[in-house]
Amino acid sequence: MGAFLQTLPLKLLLPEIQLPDAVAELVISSITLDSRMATAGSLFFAVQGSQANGQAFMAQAFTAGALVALTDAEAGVVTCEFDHGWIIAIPNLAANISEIAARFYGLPGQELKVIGVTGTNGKTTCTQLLGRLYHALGERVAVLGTLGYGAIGSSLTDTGMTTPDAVQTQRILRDLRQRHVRHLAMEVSSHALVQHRVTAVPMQTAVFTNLTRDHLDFHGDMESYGNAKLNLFRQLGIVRGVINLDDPFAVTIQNQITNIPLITYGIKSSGADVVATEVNYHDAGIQALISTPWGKGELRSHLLGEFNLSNLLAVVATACSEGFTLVEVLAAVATLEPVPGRMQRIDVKADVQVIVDYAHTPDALRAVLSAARLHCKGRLWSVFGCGGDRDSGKRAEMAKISAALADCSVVTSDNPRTEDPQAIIENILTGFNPGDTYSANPDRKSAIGQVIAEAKTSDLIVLAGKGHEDYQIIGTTKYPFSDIAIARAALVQRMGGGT
Ligand SMILES: CC(=O)N[C@H]1[C@@H](OP(=O)(O)OP(=O)(O)OC[C@H]2O[C@@H](n3ccc(=O)[nH]c3=O)[C@H](O)[C@@H]2O)O[C@H](CO)[C@@H](O)[C@@H]1O[C@H](C)C(=O)N[C@@H](C)C(=O)N[C@H](CCC(=O)O)C(=O)O
Ligand SMILES: Nc1ncnc2c1ncn2[C@@H]1O[C@H](COP(=O)(O)OP(=O)(O)OP(=O)(O)O)[C@@H](O)[C@H]1O
Repeated sequence: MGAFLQTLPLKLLLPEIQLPDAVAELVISSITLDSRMATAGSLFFAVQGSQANGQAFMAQAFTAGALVALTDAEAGVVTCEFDHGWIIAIPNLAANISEIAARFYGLPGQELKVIGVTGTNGKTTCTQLLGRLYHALGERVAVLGTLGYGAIGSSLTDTGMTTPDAVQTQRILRDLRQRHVRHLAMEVSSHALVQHRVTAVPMQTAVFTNLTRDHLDFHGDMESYGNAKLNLFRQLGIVRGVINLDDPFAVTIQNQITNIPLITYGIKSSGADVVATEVNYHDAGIQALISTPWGKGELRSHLLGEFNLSNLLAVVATACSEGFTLVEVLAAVATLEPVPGRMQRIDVKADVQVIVDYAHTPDALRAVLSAARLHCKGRLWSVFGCGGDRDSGKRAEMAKISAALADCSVVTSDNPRTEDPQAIIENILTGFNPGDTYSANPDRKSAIGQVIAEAKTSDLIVLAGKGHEDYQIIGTTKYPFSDIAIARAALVQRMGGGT
């Protein structure tokens, strides 16, 4: 990210607070949520986290040169001198960080047309497709999400998050503005909505893909999870929503969000505004007729599977509602390639096919196996695992789905983190019945190699869970690991090419 040399007096960051003159004129040269990033002239947000209270790190921030620490207060505002810096208490600090950060970075969101995409699955796919579509339509567009951020056409910068924290998000918006980006398609995770990471990001269009079981370790129950998603439709500056009518949660959105137009899309819902009919899933992709408020047309795509048709409908509905014509949108859709690690067919000519996909939730596994079945002439293999230190309720459920939809299931590791990999596998195995065809191997590389060696001609192997990820987290260490590279090597070896 380019150097940002702007400095601002504190009074411009906290205009609603009466500050003593000496404090009001303090010149702030950087802002941060992490004391370890504080430098001379910093403002440090000392917030309560899930593990620690940022107030414990104020001394560290001041030692590093921070001038001010903002803390939370039940009511009222107090300021007091502390060692070498000032502590200013602000009611509901967490909810205000985004706006303070926006001020510091020059309100970058006001000059961007932002599309926010939320949903359990499909955020990355939709934002990437939107980015590429707008690029194909001649717009200066960027993406921000699990794959990183950056203008389409340049390489993406990783943030380690789907939606970065409130400060980093505003810094990224400013960076994109400096690169003359006009549109941004960003993923908005439910964590981000709960933690106010995007509060001061004005959004023109909010897209909802679906709501299925995930992240219950964080949200507690499905109702709280759904409520988090609803907040995207109450976002600053919101003009319209685009929602998937095939998902039952769409009705809740329609009932709760009545102040903006909601454009609906669907494959199964004939009453949707944007609807696909006469769908043909063939070897090279999808073909369908689509009917929209902007006219009818034929959709052709290289993407695979029903859920990708759903994602494409979201993209078409968004682009057309933002003013592009259906004809130009459908022409651009036909040029879109699969998103890395999402239904990505491994490009080695072989007698078996391997698809790498990021499906790591029960619903995504169901979707990817159903989609793959349409393209499979032999047996369908499903290789999957479940992450450690995360929602364990989905483990047995994923085994049931794999057993129901694939011919052979292979259970392996997928970021076991600090849990015992074998214990996670044992949890997953409880979902199989005695008649199911399954095996287990905690070593993911060896599991993939074994399946690719054992598969028979015309079989199709789905490697689910890691997608584009280039690591495996075991304990607290990230080891280099790529399903794509391992599958390529194993396919080459199968075809007699050696590795
Ligand atoms: C559960 C969760 O969301 N945690 C986020 C949260 O951390 P936390 O509340 O645990 O922070 P903490 O460790 O208690 O520390 C409290 C505060 O003290 C600060 N601190 C801490 C240590 C120190 O030495 N100095 C210091 O200043 C921290 O920066 C923090 O502000 O606030 C941090 C700073 O903003 C985030 O980095 C962190 O995300 C962690 C890394 C994370 O993994 N989050 C995941 C669950 C997440 O948000 N994922 C979603 C995608 C989900 C999906 O769809 O798959 C995402 O949007 O990425
Ligand atoms: N619309 C959809 N409905 C159901 N499953 C989907 C949909 N789109 C993609 N998937 C499946 O979910 C997986 C994750 O897709 P994607 O990365 O686009 O979602 P995401 O919402 O960004 O997920 P995450 O937040 O976990 O990164 C894909 O690999 C695919 O298997």
